[in-house]
Parts: sequence; structure tokens; C-alpha cells
Amino acid sequence: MRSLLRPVAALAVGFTTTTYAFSASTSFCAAAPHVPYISSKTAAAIDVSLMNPSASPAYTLPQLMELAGLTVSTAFHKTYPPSSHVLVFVGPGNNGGDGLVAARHLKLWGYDVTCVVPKLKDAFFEKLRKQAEDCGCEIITKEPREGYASLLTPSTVIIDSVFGFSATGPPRAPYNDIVPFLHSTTAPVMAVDIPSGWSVDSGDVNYTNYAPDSLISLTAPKLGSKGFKGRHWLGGHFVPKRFEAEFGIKVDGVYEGGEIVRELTPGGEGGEDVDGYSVVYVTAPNGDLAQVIASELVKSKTVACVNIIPAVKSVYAWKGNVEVDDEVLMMIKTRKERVGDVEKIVKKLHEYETPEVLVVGVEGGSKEYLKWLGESVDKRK
Ligand SMILES: NC(=O)C1=CN([C@@H]2O[C@H](COP(=O)(O)OP(=O)(O)OC[C@H]3O[C@@H](n4cnc5c(N)ncnc54)[C@H](OP(=O)(O)O)[C@@H]3O)[C@@H](O)[C@H]2O)[C@@H](O)CC1
Ligand SMILES: [K+]
Repeated sequence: MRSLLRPVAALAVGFTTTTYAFSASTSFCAAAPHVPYISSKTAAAIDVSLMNPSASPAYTLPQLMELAGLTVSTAFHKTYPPSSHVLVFVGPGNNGGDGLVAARHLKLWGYDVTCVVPKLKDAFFEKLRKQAEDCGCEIITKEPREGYASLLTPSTVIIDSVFGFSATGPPRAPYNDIVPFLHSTTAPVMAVDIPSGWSVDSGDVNYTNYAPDSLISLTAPKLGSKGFKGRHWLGGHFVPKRFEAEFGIKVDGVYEGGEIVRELTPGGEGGEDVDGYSVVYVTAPNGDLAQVIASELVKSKTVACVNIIPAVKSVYAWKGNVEVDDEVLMMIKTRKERVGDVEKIVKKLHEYETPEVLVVGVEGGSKEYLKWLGESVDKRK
């Protein structure tokens, strides 16, 4: 007799079949370039993996910062003419280090550059400051008596390299004067990685109305920049290919023809939030029950689509025996935030006591398909 308790381990055989059916039954292997947004947590994990001294690629911080800073200056050069005066606000972490390296490159490319450096973390940052100074950048360590606005000229473009993906909470001194200045100035700003003062994961949740003119995202755009409306560049030519699958940051075709930055369309070209979608696997004893569950899920706009894959054989351990069952497999596509609702509906309609509900993260997909997916599922109420 078919067991009613369905252990997760029973998925092994079905999973293989599913993988095949997934690509064979749909047509969304589109060639459109896809650029995923990542969370602050993922960004930090990538940083750790890039610089883990005991595992490849074992980059050192100075190596990465040189590449990141060159990336920032390249995006800047593509956006603003060399006749601009550049005012770089340098923060306490690596975002600030990117700004100091970019300042040096921009000066060497002919820009007039001033760096505001109120604090330096350690000897390495002191070296970066010195290198910028040696290349001809003006260095300012505290707010002028007349305020930061007195540093502006009619051609000034600001680089906001105050806070990156590790910043949290309201700005503390000495940045509690700089960040409000950035939020209120009318001078154009290029933000590095994330506009300072925005939440890295949620954007301008504090309603600062800070809207930089341009943004250079490093490695992958951060979730908080999803609503960014200005010119948006992506750089990160230092990330090994294998990280694409590992961290879901596949960026096919992004860096072409020797370029180290690529402009995204406003809001991010193909920049759907892949962190925001899930595939849920549910097995059922027969196609009729699967169809009842699938119809309810789609009708209620809890999910966008359910593929019912027939003739799945599940082989699993059960009470010391090896069981073999004929089942069907539902492959359900939805927003991540609706996975809990999917589980509720499945449990309500299913005849198993413990139906399988296994959630798999989405690593990528075509721009058009992900857009349709998002539009087809109601957001959580
Ligand atoms: N892989 C990549 O893409 C690469 C990325 N790179 C770059 O690194 C950036 C991330 O760097 P990061 O981790 O050093 O973080 P970031 O935000 O610059 O500074 C943290 C500092 O800020 C401070 N702090 C925090 N909150 C604060 C507050 N409210 N008010 C005041 N201070 C506050 C905090 O102090 P603490 O809280 O520790 O006292 C700490 O000292 C990333 O965005 C990118 O630009 C490249 O350089 C390399 C390759
Ligand atoms: K920033």
C-alpha cells in the first residue's frame, strides 16, 4: 500500500526527470543578457570567497580594490567629460578605497580631482590616500568652514564612495554631515555600488529622495538599487566564471570587446530579482489530484505556472524498506514570498499526510519570462 508519509529523500529519482522536463517543456532559454540583483548577504559572501587566502582565487584586498577602482573610474570616464571637476567623498570601508583608487586614475586621465577623506582605516588606506595625493589629487580631511557646498564648481561631479554593501543604520560621525550633504546637493553624483544612505537590500526606505545621476554596481547590482532611475553601469571583471553558478550572478555577454564596464538600461537590463523567484517541487499520486492542486494555485494567482510531469517513478527508503511508487511531479513557479502560501494550499488539498514541498532557488532566466512570472503572481498581502 502506498505510504502517506512522503520523506524528502524520495525525490532522488524524480529530481533527475524534472531537470530534463524543465528545459524540454518550456522555451525560455532565451539569449537576452541577464543581470541578477544580489542581497548584501550574497555580496559579502562573494567578497569572502574572492579573498579566502586558502582557496582559489585568493585575491588580496589591494588587488581587488585596484580593479574595482579602475572599474569605477572607467564608468565615470564614459559618463562625464574630462573637463569636469571631480569631488570624491571617501568612506571608512572598501567602498571608500574604491573611491581613492578611482580618484588617482581620473587625475591621471586629466580630471581635476578633490578627495574628502575624513578618516583612514589603516596603513593600507593611508597608502591609497598618499598615492592619490602623489598623482595630483587635492586631499581635504575635514569639512571647510563654509561647508561642503563651497567645494563645488559649476563643473563638479561628485563620486559617492562613502558607504558600500556593509553599511547599516543612520550615518555616524564624521559621515553624518557628508551623507545629508550628498542627499541635498544639486550637483550630479555617481554612486559607487549603492547610493550612501539607501538600504543595500531595500533601497531608499528612509525616503531621502537621494537620486544620484549615475551608479556603478560592482560584481552585480544590489537589491536596493532595483528602483534606480539614472545611468547604471555594471563592472566586476575580476569574478571567476564559476562564481556565476555558485552565487547566481550569471552575466552572459556583459563584458565584451575588452570593456570592463557595461551600461544597463534604467532599472537594470534584464535585472529581474532572481533572488525573488522560486521553483517548488510537489509530488502527487496521480494526475487528477495534481490538476486540482495546480488549478487552485494558478486560479488564486499564488503561482504563475505548474508543469505536471507524468510517469515519475519515486524510489525511497521507508520503514527499513525500499519503496517504489508511480507518481506525477508538479513543478511550480512562483514568487519566493508566496512559497508559504503554496505550501498551505498543497497541504489543504493533498491526500498525503506529509506531502513533499521542496523549494529550489532560481538562478536565472530570460528577461521576458521572469517579467511574465512576476506579473502573473500576486504579491503577498
Ligand atoms: N566583490 C566586490 O564587488 C568588491 C567590492 N568592493 C567594494 O567594497 C565595498 C564593501 O566594502 P566594506 O565591506 O568594507 O563595506 P563599506 O560599506 O564600504 O564600509 C563598511 C565600513 O563602514 C562603517 N559603517 C557601517 N555603517 C556605518 C554607519 N551607519 N555610519 C558610519 N560608519 C558605518 C563600518 O564601520 P563599523 O560598523 O565596522 O564600525 C565599516 O568600517 C563594496 O560596496 C564595494 O564598493 C571592492 O573594493 C572589492 C571588490
Ligand atoms: K556608495
